[in-house]
Amino acid sequence: MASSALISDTESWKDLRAHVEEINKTHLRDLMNNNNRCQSMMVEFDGILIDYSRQRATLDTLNKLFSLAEAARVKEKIIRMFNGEHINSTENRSVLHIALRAPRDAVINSDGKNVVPEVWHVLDKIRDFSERVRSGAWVGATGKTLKDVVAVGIGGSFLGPLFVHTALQTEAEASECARGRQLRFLANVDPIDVARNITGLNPETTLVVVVSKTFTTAETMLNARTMREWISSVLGPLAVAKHMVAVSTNLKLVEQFGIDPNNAFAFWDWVGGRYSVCSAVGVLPLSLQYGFSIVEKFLKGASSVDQHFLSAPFEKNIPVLLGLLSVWNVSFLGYPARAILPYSQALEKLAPHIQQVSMESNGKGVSIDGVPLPYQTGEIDFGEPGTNGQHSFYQLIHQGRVIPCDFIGVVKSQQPIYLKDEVVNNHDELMSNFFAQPDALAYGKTPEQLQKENIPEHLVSHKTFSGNRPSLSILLPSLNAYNIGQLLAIYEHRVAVQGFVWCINSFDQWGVELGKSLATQVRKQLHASRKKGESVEGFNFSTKTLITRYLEASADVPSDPSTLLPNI
Ligand SMILES: O=P(O)(O)OC[C@H]1O[C@](O)(CO)[C@@H](O)[C@@H]1O
Repeated sequence: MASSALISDTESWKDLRAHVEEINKTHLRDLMNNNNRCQSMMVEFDGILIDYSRQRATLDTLNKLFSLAEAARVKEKIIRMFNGEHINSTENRSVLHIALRAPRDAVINSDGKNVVPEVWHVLDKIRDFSERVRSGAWVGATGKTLKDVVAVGIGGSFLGPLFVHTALQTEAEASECARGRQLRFLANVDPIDVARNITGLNPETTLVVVVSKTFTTAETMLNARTMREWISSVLGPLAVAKHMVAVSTNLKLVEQFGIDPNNAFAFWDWVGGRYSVCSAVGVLPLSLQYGFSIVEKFLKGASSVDQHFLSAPFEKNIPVLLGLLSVWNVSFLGYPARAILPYSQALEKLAPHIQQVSMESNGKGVSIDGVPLPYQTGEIDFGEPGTNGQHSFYQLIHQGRVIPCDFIGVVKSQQPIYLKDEVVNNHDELMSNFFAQPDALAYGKTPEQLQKENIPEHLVSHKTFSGNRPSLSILLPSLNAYNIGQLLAIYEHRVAVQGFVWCINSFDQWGVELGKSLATQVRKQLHASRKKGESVEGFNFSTKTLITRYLEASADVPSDPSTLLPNI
């Protein structure tokens, strides 16, 4: 395919379009009868088992998807990514989050320079700093150990670290290492988030980590100034040096903010925000909480999947298979959404993280060459842990809209409970649902079955399940730091594969800019109205009315600085 031609014009794309008719003739309950098909739709790597037999696909579909991958030059694009080529062309950058978790002796070049030594330089610095803080060798301004950490950041500088932290919190080894310590995340510029995060903390024993790739993000910088104020109002301005550190690519702005550059942890423009959890963005706060050796296991898990992604043939390549199946669901079967359903409470922040990774990466309207696309890209990601979700939105998934689901289960619970009088243990109960739901979606329940059960006639249609609803199952052996790293990398690369096939740039995010610049205009107006009494001008009727109402109705809100700190 020539670089400017559209993937939707290729024979492979057209072939898949035509193939939909074929697939529409078959119900999943019939496809599931073919054991050979099901057997070949299972793939295993490094302890992870993926079962995609409940996708509305045959082996023929898979072959056609591999042809599409060839037409889109997916293999070539993966290699270019690993080779550090500037595949993020609109920002003229490499995309090298894989280098963040590469072994010390790996060689990964960006712009002719091996970046791995720099990565390990920062990792060593984090190891050293986090050990000093945890051991009490680094103390706060009043000589007390810093046992609590507030990480201030938003988007990619927040969601990935929050996901990993939430997943590790109840893991036996990690929780032991975190004993007596707290890690909190301040993301929203909403003052309620400030109040919630500093309530119960003492500045004397708190370390604030400001995390921002650009160090210009309005929300993060305001929250950082608020935290600086919180520390200096109690401990004096000199205390900031002991209580605030930073993670950024913009070390100049870190220094201007008043954080000692020696206490700044760098990363690089070739790390996209939403792909940055393996950089100091995640590694620093997580090492402060759990110790570096736990975080190193997380990096190793991700690295193992990186190697698999680079080298496994597509038929056995988990991120490639999952990415191609997502393209099939979105672009050919016409399903715009995907539900991420971990049967593990520890994975409760997986869906919010993948939402950003996937939707900020692949929600695009033009090809990487800037050509408007005649097909939709990206998907609407959402999710909740099971079984909670079952009592919430599963009704729609079973009888309403068709939403391909990712079911994620874990063989060994982080926190097993065995009650002596119960038939199954608590984790078995959870997993019974994990195994049952995909079949309920795939098979459904026919009117004939209901009639045999003597269901009253007037309820038959209500109790009928059409089935034929696709899902895939991901079974992890356990949920430790290593497996969490594997899971992260599977999703990151799957999103990249989708973007490679759709021929978009999955690594820029121009779509977030417009709202930000309009907010700047509003911010200026609020300031001018409040300070100088200027009337609201330069907005449409609707926005002007809303802003005016806001200003009038909030005129009596106190502006005494003492009221800015928590009141709960
Ligand atoms: O780390 P920064 O520069 O503060 O940016 C935070 C987030 O803002 C975005 O640029 C847009 O929302 C994300 O891509 C990024 O992760």
